Amino acid sequence: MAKVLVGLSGGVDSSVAAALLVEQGHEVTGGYMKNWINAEGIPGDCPWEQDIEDARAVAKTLGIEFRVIDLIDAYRDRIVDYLVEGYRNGITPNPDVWCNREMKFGVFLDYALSQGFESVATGHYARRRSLGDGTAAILRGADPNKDQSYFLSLMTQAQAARALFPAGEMLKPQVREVAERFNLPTASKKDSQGICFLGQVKMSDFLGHYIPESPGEIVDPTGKVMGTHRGLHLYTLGQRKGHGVASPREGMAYVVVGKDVAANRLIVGWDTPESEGLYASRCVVGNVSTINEPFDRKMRCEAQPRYRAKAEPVEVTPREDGKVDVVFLKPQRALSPGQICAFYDGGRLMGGGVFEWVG
Ligand SMILES: Nc1ncnc2c1ncn2[C@@H]1O[C@H](COP(=O)(O)OP(=O)(O)OP(=O)(O)O)[C@@H](O)[C@H]1O
Repeated sequence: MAKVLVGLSGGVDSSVAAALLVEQGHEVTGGYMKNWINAEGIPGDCPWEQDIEDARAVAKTLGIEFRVIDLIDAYRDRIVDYLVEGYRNGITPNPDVWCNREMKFGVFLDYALSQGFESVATGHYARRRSLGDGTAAILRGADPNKDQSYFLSLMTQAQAARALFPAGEMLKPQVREVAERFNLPTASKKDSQGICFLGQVKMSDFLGHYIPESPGEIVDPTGKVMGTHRGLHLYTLGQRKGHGVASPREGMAYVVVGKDVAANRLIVGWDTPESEGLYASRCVVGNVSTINEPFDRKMRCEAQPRYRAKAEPVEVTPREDGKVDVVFLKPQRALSPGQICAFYDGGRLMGGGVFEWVG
Protein backbone atom coordinates (compact mmCIF):
# COMPACT_ATOMS: atom_id res chain seq x y z
CA MET A 1 0.00 0.00 0.00
CA ALA A 2 1.30 3.37 -0.94
CA LYS A 3 0.91 6.98 0.13
CA VAL A 4 -0.64 8.65 -2.93
CA LEU A 5 -1.49 12.26 -3.77
CA VAL A 6 -4.40 12.30 -6.25
CA GLY A 7 -4.83 15.33 -8.48
CA LEU A 8 -8.51 16.13 -7.79
CA SER A 9 -9.69 18.55 -10.48
CA GLY A 10 -13.33 18.57 -9.45
CA GLY A 11 -14.19 16.35 -12.43
CA VAL A 12 -15.55 12.82 -12.47
CA ASP A 13 -12.44 11.05 -13.78
CA SER A 14 -10.12 12.14 -10.99
CA SER A 15 -12.88 11.57 -8.41
CA VAL A 16 -13.09 7.97 -9.56
CA ALA A 17 -9.31 7.62 -9.62
CA ALA A 18 -9.32 8.62 -5.94
CA ALA A 19 -12.20 6.28 -5.10
CA LEU A 20 -10.47 3.30 -6.73
CA LEU A 21 -7.24 3.97 -4.84
CA VAL A 22 -9.13 4.19 -1.55
CA GLU A 23 -10.88 0.91 -2.38
CA GLN A 24 -7.51 -0.71 -3.14
CA GLY A 25 -6.41 0.25 0.38
CA HIS A 26 -3.93 3.03 -0.41
CA GLU A 27 -3.38 5.97 1.89
CA VAL A 28 -4.90 8.68 -0.30
CA THR A 29 -4.89 12.48 -0.12
CA GLY A 30 -6.63 14.70 -2.67
CA GLY A 31 -4.83 17.77 -3.99
CA TYR A 32 -6.27 20.58 -6.11
CA MET A 33 -3.65 22.53 -8.07
CA LYS A 34 -4.64 26.18 -8.03
CA ASN A 35 -3.10 27.26 -11.33
CA TRP A 36 -5.20 30.09 -12.64
CA ILE A 37 -7.72 32.40 -11.05
CA ASN A 38 -8.94 34.60 -13.90
CA ALA A 39 -6.86 37.58 -12.80
CA GLU A 40 -8.34 41.00 -13.39
CA GLY A 41 -8.78 41.95 -17.02
CA ILE A 42 -7.49 38.76 -18.64
CA PRO A 43 -10.19 36.97 -20.63
CA GLY A 44 -10.77 33.48 -19.28
CA ASP A 45 -13.49 31.29 -17.87
CA CYS A 46 -11.79 28.90 -15.47
CA PRO A 47 -14.45 27.63 -13.04
CA TRP A 48 -11.84 27.17 -10.33
CA GLU A 49 -14.00 28.12 -7.34
CA GLN A 50 -16.69 25.61 -8.27
CA ASP A 51 -14.04 22.99 -9.05
CA ILE A 52 -12.43 23.38 -5.64
CA GLU A 53 -15.82 22.99 -3.97
CA ASP A 54 -16.55 19.86 -6.02
CA ALA A 55 -13.11 18.38 -5.31
CA ARG A 56 -13.54 19.10 -1.60
CA ALA A 57 -16.96 17.43 -1.60
CA VAL A 58 -15.51 14.34 -3.28
CA ALA A 59 -12.74 14.11 -0.69
CA LYS A 60 -15.32 14.43 2.09
CA THR A 61 -17.47 11.65 0.61
CA LEU A 62 -14.41 9.39 0.39
CA GLY A 63 -13.22 10.40 3.87
CA ILE A 64 -9.80 11.54 2.65
CA GLU A 65 -7.72 14.62 3.39
CA PHE A 66 -7.98 17.45 0.87
CA ARG A 67 -5.45 20.21 0.12
CA VAL A 68 -5.43 23.18 -2.22
CA ILE A 69 -1.90 23.73 -3.53
CA ASP A 70 -1.06 27.17 -4.89
CA LEU A 71 0.95 26.79 -8.11
CA ILE A 72 -0.16 30.04 -9.73
CA ASP A 73 3.36 31.42 -10.28
CA ALA A 74 4.71 28.18 -11.73
CA TYR A 75 1.70 27.91 -14.06
CA ARG A 76 2.17 31.45 -15.32
CA ASP A 77 5.90 30.86 -15.92
CA ARG A 78 5.74 27.38 -17.40
CA ILE A 79 2.41 27.25 -19.24
CA VAL A 80 0.85 30.65 -19.90
CA ASP A 81 4.12 32.37 -20.88
CA TYR A 82 5.05 29.43 -23.10
CA LEU A 83 1.61 29.60 -24.75
CA VAL A 84 1.71 33.33 -25.41
CA GLU A 85 5.37 33.27 -26.56
CA GLY A 86 4.59 30.37 -28.88
CA TYR A 87 1.74 32.22 -30.58
CA ARG A 88 3.81 35.39 -30.70
CA ASN A 89 6.50 33.45 -32.58
CA GLY A 90 4.00 31.97 -35.03
CA ILE A 91 3.94 28.37 -33.78
CA THR A 92 0.97 26.34 -32.53
CA PRO A 93 1.71 25.42 -28.90
CA ASN A 94 0.02 22.63 -26.96
CA PRO A 95 -0.31 23.72 -23.32
CA ASP A 96 -2.17 20.55 -22.28
CA VAL A 97 0.82 18.33 -23.05
CA TRP A 98 3.28 20.67 -21.32
CA CYS A 99 0.96 20.92 -18.31
CA ASN A 100 1.37 17.21 -17.64
CA ARG A 101 5.13 17.34 -17.84
CA GLU A 102 5.69 20.68 -16.09
CA MET A 103 2.79 20.91 -13.65
CA LYS A 104 1.01 17.65 -12.75
CA PHE A 105 4.12 15.48 -12.98
CA GLY A 106 6.49 18.44 -12.52
CA VAL A 107 5.92 20.85 -9.65
CA PHE A 108 2.89 18.94 -8.27
CA LEU A 109 4.89 15.69 -8.17
CA ASP A 110 7.86 17.52 -6.58
CA TYR A 111 5.49 18.85 -3.93
CA ALA A 112 4.12 15.33 -3.37
CA LEU A 113 7.59 13.82 -2.94
CA SER A 114 8.61 16.59 -0.55
CA GLN A 115 5.55 15.75 1.56
CA GLY A 116 6.38 12.05 1.78
CA PHE A 117 4.03 10.74 -0.94
CA GLU A 118 5.29 7.97 -3.20
CA SER A 119 3.10 8.60 -6.23
CA VAL A 120 0.85 11.12 -7.96
CA ALA A 121 -2.38 9.76 -9.44
CA THR A 122 -4.57 11.48 -12.01
CA GLY A 123 -7.81 10.64 -13.83
CA HIS A 124 -6.10 10.33 -17.22
CA TYR A 125 -7.33 7.65 -19.60
CA ALA A 126 -3.99 5.90 -19.94
CA ARG A 127 -2.56 2.74 -18.40
CA ARG A 128 0.68 2.37 -16.52
CA ARG A 129 2.55 -0.92 -16.23
CA SER A 130 5.38 -1.60 -13.76
CA LEU A 131 8.17 -3.38 -15.59
CA GLY A 132 9.51 -5.08 -12.47
CA ASP A 133 12.91 -3.35 -12.48
CA GLY A 134 11.55 -0.15 -10.92
CA THR A 135 10.71 1.35 -14.31
CA ALA A 136 7.27 1.75 -15.87
CA ALA A 137 5.64 1.87 -19.28
CA ILE A 138 2.62 3.94 -20.32
CA LEU A 139 0.00 2.32 -22.54
CA ARG A 140 -3.02 3.75 -24.32
CA GLY A 141 -6.14 3.91 -22.13
CA ALA A 142 -8.54 0.96 -22.21
CA ASP A 143 -11.26 3.16 -23.74
CA PRO A 144 -10.19 3.91 -27.33
CA ASN A 145 -12.60 6.88 -27.52
CA LYS A 146 -11.13 8.53 -24.43
CA ASP A 147 -7.45 7.53 -24.63
CA GLN A 148 -5.37 10.48 -23.31
CA SER A 149 -1.89 8.95 -23.55
CA TYR A 150 -1.08 11.52 -26.28
CA PHE A 151 -1.14 14.22 -23.57
CA LEU A 152 1.45 12.27 -21.56
CA SER A 153 3.93 11.98 -24.41
CA LEU A 154 6.50 14.41 -23.00
CA MET A 155 6.73 12.56 -19.68
CA THR A 156 10.07 11.14 -18.59
CA GLN A 157 10.73 7.71 -17.08
CA ALA A 158 11.27 9.32 -13.66
CA GLN A 159 7.77 10.83 -13.91
CA ALA A 160 6.13 7.67 -15.27
CA ALA A 161 7.67 5.64 -12.43
CA ARG A 162 5.79 7.82 -9.91
CA ALA A 163 2.47 8.06 -11.82
CA LEU A 164 -0.80 6.17 -11.37
CA PHE A 165 -3.80 6.27 -13.73
CA PRO A 166 -6.51 4.10 -12.11
CA ALA A 167 -9.38 5.35 -14.33
CA GLY A 168 -7.48 4.51 -17.51
CA GLU A 169 -8.14 0.81 -16.97
CA MET A 170 -11.86 1.45 -17.58
CA LEU A 171 -14.31 2.59 -20.21
CA LYS A 172 -15.93 5.97 -19.60
CA PRO A 173 -19.40 4.48 -18.84
CA GLN A 174 -17.76 2.27 -16.20
CA VAL A 175 -16.13 5.34 -14.67
CA ARG A 176 -19.58 6.98 -14.34
CA GLU A 177 -20.90 3.75 -12.75
CA VAL A 178 -18.11 3.72 -10.19
CA ALA A 179 -18.84 7.38 -9.41
CA GLU A 180 -22.46 6.48 -8.75
CA ARG A 181 -21.56 3.43 -6.69
CA PHE A 182 -19.46 5.66 -4.41
CA ASN A 183 -22.13 8.37 -4.40
CA LEU A 184 -19.59 10.90 -5.62
CA PRO A 185 -21.05 14.38 -6.04
CA THR A 186 -19.35 14.62 -9.46
CA ALA A 187 -21.02 11.46 -10.84
CA SER A 188 -23.05 13.34 -13.43
CA LYS A 189 -20.86 16.44 -13.84
CA LYS A 190 -20.26 17.35 -17.47
CA ASP A 191 -16.78 16.70 -18.90
CA SER A 192 -14.66 19.82 -19.28
CA GLN A 193 -13.64 20.83 -22.78
CA GLY A 194 -10.81 22.69 -24.43
CA ILE A 195 -7.84 24.25 -22.70
CA CYS A 196 -8.76 24.14 -19.05
CA PHE A 197 -8.13 27.72 -17.95
CA LEU A 198 -9.91 29.24 -20.96
CA GLY A 199 -13.20 27.39 -20.55
CA GLN A 200 -15.64 28.75 -23.13
CA VAL A 201 -13.43 31.75 -23.93
CA LYS A 202 -11.90 31.77 -27.39
CA MET A 203 -8.11 31.50 -27.68
CA SER A 204 -8.10 34.60 -29.91
CA ASP A 205 -9.80 36.67 -27.18
CA PHE A 206 -7.31 35.45 -24.60
CA LEU A 207 -4.33 36.16 -26.86
CA GLY A 208 -5.73 39.60 -27.67
CA HIS A 209 -4.84 40.59 -24.12
CA TYR A 210 -1.15 39.91 -24.81
CA ILE A 211 -0.55 40.23 -28.55
CA PRO A 212 -1.85 43.19 -30.56
CA GLU A 213 -3.73 42.42 -33.77
CA SER A 214 -1.79 43.09 -36.97
CA PRO A 215 -4.15 42.86 -39.94
CA GLY A 216 -2.98 41.95 -43.44
CA GLU A 217 -4.19 40.44 -46.67
CA ILE A 218 -5.50 36.93 -47.20
CA VAL A 219 -4.43 35.72 -50.64
CA ASP A 220 -4.88 32.55 -52.68
CA PRO A 221 -1.80 30.68 -54.01
CA THR A 222 -1.81 32.88 -57.15
CA GLY A 223 -1.65 36.04 -55.02
CA LYS A 224 -5.28 37.07 -55.58
CA VAL A 225 -6.59 38.98 -52.55
CA MET A 226 -9.43 37.08 -50.88
CA GLY A 227 -9.92 39.00 -47.63
CA THR A 228 -8.27 40.42 -44.53
CA HIS A 229 -6.78 38.57 -41.57
CA ARG A 230 -6.40 39.87 -37.99
CA GLY A 231 -2.81 38.78 -37.36
CA LEU A 232 -0.93 35.70 -38.56
CA HIS A 233 -0.56 34.32 -35.04
CA LEU A 234 -4.31 33.73 -34.88
CA TYR A 235 -4.31 31.16 -37.71
CA THR A 236 -3.05 27.59 -37.98
CA LEU A 237 -2.13 25.52 -41.01
CA GLY A 238 -5.11 23.50 -42.21
CA GLN A 239 -7.64 25.76 -40.46
CA ARG A 240 -11.00 25.66 -42.25
CA LYS A 241 -13.14 28.03 -40.21
CA GLY A 242 -12.65 31.50 -38.85
CA HIS A 243 -10.65 32.98 -41.75
CA GLY A 244 -13.75 34.46 -43.37
CA VAL A 245 -13.07 33.32 -46.93
CA ALA A 246 -16.29 31.69 -48.08
CA SER A 247 -16.30 28.37 -49.91
CA PRO A 248 -17.50 28.81 -53.50
CA ARG A 249 -19.52 25.60 -53.53
CA GLU A 250 -20.33 22.42 -51.60
CA GLY A 251 -17.28 20.21 -51.10
CA MET A 252 -14.72 22.93 -51.94
CA ALA A 253 -13.36 24.60 -48.81
CA TYR A 254 -10.63 27.18 -48.47
CA VAL A 255 -8.16 26.32 -45.71
CA VAL A 256 -4.97 27.96 -44.49
CA VAL A 257 -2.09 26.52 -46.53
CA GLY A 258 0.68 28.92 -45.52
CA LYS A 259 1.88 32.20 -44.02
CA ASP A 260 4.10 34.74 -45.75
CA VAL A 261 5.53 36.35 -42.62
CA ALA A 262 7.63 38.97 -44.47
CA ALA A 263 4.58 40.32 -46.33
CA ASN A 264 2.17 39.65 -43.43
CA ARG A 265 -0.02 37.63 -45.76
CA LEU A 266 -2.12 34.57 -44.97
CA ILE A 267 -2.35 32.08 -47.83
CA VAL A 268 -5.49 30.01 -48.35
CA GLY A 269 -5.98 27.19 -50.84
CA TRP A 270 -8.10 24.12 -51.47
CA ASP A 271 -8.25 21.40 -48.86
CA THR A 272 -6.64 18.78 -51.12
CA PRO A 273 -3.32 16.87 -51.10
CA GLU A 274 -2.35 18.86 -54.21
CA SER A 275 -2.37 22.18 -52.31
CA GLU A 276 1.25 23.15 -51.84
CA GLY A 277 2.26 23.43 -48.18
CA LEU A 278 -0.70 21.55 -46.74
CA TYR A 279 0.67 17.98 -46.76
CA ALA A 280 4.15 16.91 -45.66
CA SER A 281 6.07 13.71 -44.89
CA ARG A 282 9.38 14.92 -43.51
CA CYS A 283 9.92 16.80 -40.30
CA VAL A 284 12.37 17.51 -37.52
CA VAL A 285 11.15 16.89 -33.98
CA GLY A 286 12.95 18.57 -31.07
CA ASN A 287 12.59 18.51 -27.27
CA VAL A 288 12.50 14.75 -27.64
CA SER A 289 11.71 12.83 -24.50
CA THR A 290 11.38 9.06 -24.27
CA ILE A 291 9.93 6.90 -21.53
CA ASN A 292 11.65 3.54 -21.95
CA GLU A 293 14.24 3.41 -24.73
CA PRO A 294 16.08 6.33 -26.35
CA PHE A 295 16.01 6.95 -30.08
CA ASP A 296 19.68 6.00 -30.45
CA ARG A 297 19.43 4.39 -33.91
CA LYS A 298 17.14 4.42 -36.91
CA MET A 299 13.78 2.94 -35.85
CA ARG A 300 10.35 2.18 -37.27
CA CYS A 301 7.39 3.05 -35.05
CA GLU A 302 4.15 5.07 -35.26
CA ALA A 303 3.71 8.79 -34.72
CA GLN A 304 0.53 10.63 -33.77
CA PRO A 305 0.68 14.29 -34.81
CA ARG A 306 -2.47 15.47 -33.00
CA TYR A 307 -4.73 14.33 -30.17
CA ARG A 308 -7.54 13.04 -32.34
CA ALA A 309 -5.33 11.84 -35.23
CA LYS A 310 -4.46 8.25 -36.07
CA ALA A 311 -0.94 7.07 -35.30
CA GLU A 312 0.85 6.56 -38.63
CA PRO A 313 3.96 4.53 -39.50
CA VAL A 314 7.18 6.55 -39.41
CA GLU A 315 10.92 6.11 -39.61
CA VAL A 316 12.79 7.97 -36.86
CA THR A 317 16.49 8.80 -37.21
CA PRO A 318 18.49 10.41 -34.39
CA ARG A 319 20.49 13.55 -35.25
CA GLU A 320 23.73 14.89 -33.81
CA ASP A 321 21.88 17.80 -32.15
CA GLY A 322 19.62 15.53 -30.05
CA LYS A 323 16.59 16.08 -32.28
CA VAL A 324 15.17 13.37 -34.55
CA ASP A 325 14.33 13.29 -38.25
CA VAL A 326 10.89 11.81 -38.76
CA VAL A 327 9.61 10.54 -42.10
CA PHE A 328 5.93 9.61 -42.35
CA LEU A 329 5.42 6.78 -44.83
CA LYS A 330 2.18 8.55 -45.93
CA PRO A 331 2.06 12.37 -46.27
CA GLN A 332 0.20 14.02 -43.38
CA ARG A 333 -2.15 16.98 -43.50
CA ALA A 334 -1.28 20.20 -41.64
CA LEU A 335 1.72 19.26 -39.50
CA SER A 336 2.55 22.50 -37.69
CA PRO A 337 5.62 23.65 -35.77
CA GLY A 338 4.92 23.74 -32.04
CA GLN A 339 2.49 20.84 -32.12
CA ILE A 340 3.34 17.63 -30.31
CA CYS A 341 4.40 14.46 -32.07
CA ALA A 342 3.73 11.40 -29.87
CA PHE A 343 5.56 8.17 -30.69
CA TYR A 344 3.99 4.74 -30.17
CA ASP A 345 5.03 1.14 -30.46
CA GLY A 346 1.56 -0.36 -30.99
CA GLY A 347 -0.36 0.49 -27.81
CA ARG A 348 2.72 1.58 -25.86
CA LEU A 349 3.68 5.24 -25.64
CA MET A 350 7.38 5.59 -26.46
CA GLY A 351 7.62 9.35 -25.91
CA GLY A 352 7.22 12.52 -27.86
CA GLY A 353 8.64 15.80 -29.02
CA VAL A 354 7.79 19.09 -30.67
CA PHE A 355 7.56 19.61 -34.43
CA GLU A 356 10.25 22.19 -35.20
CA TRP A 357 10.50 22.03 -38.95
CA VAL A 358 8.06 20.57 -41.45
CA GLY A 359 8.92 20.16 -45.10
N1 LIG B 1 -6.53 21.77 -11.12
C1 LIG B 1 -6.21 20.49 -10.96
N2 LIG B 1 -5.81 20.03 -9.75
C2 LIG B 1 -5.46 18.75 -9.55
N3 LIG B 1 -5.47 17.83 -10.52
C3 LIG B 1 -5.84 18.22 -11.76
C4 LIG B 1 -6.24 19.56 -12.05
N4 LIG B 1 -6.56 19.63 -13.36
C5 LIG B 1 -6.39 18.40 -13.86
N5 LIG B 1 -5.95 17.53 -12.91
C6 LIG B 1 -5.64 16.08 -13.04
O1 LIG B 1 -5.27 15.79 -14.38
C7 LIG B 1 -6.21 14.87 -14.95
C8 LIG B 1 -6.45 15.18 -16.40
O2 LIG B 1 -6.83 16.51 -16.52
P1 LIG B 1 -7.89 16.99 -17.58
O3 LIG B 1 -7.97 18.47 -17.45
O4 LIG B 1 -7.57 16.38 -18.88
O5 LIG B 1 -9.18 16.41 -16.92
P2 LIG B 1 -10.39 15.52 -17.39
O6 LIG B 1 -9.99 14.50 -18.38
O7 LIG B 1 -11.52 16.43 -17.66
O8 LIG B 1 -10.60 14.74 -15.99
P3 LIG B 1 -11.51 15.11 -14.76
O9 LIG B 1 -12.86 14.52 -15.06
O10 LIG B 1 -10.85 14.45 -13.60
O11 LIG B 1 -11.50 16.62 -14.64
C9 LIG B 1 -7.44 14.96 -14.08
O12 LIG B 1 -8.17 13.76 -14.11
C10 LIG B 1 -6.85 15.26 -12.71
O13 LIG B 1 -6.42 14.09 -12.06
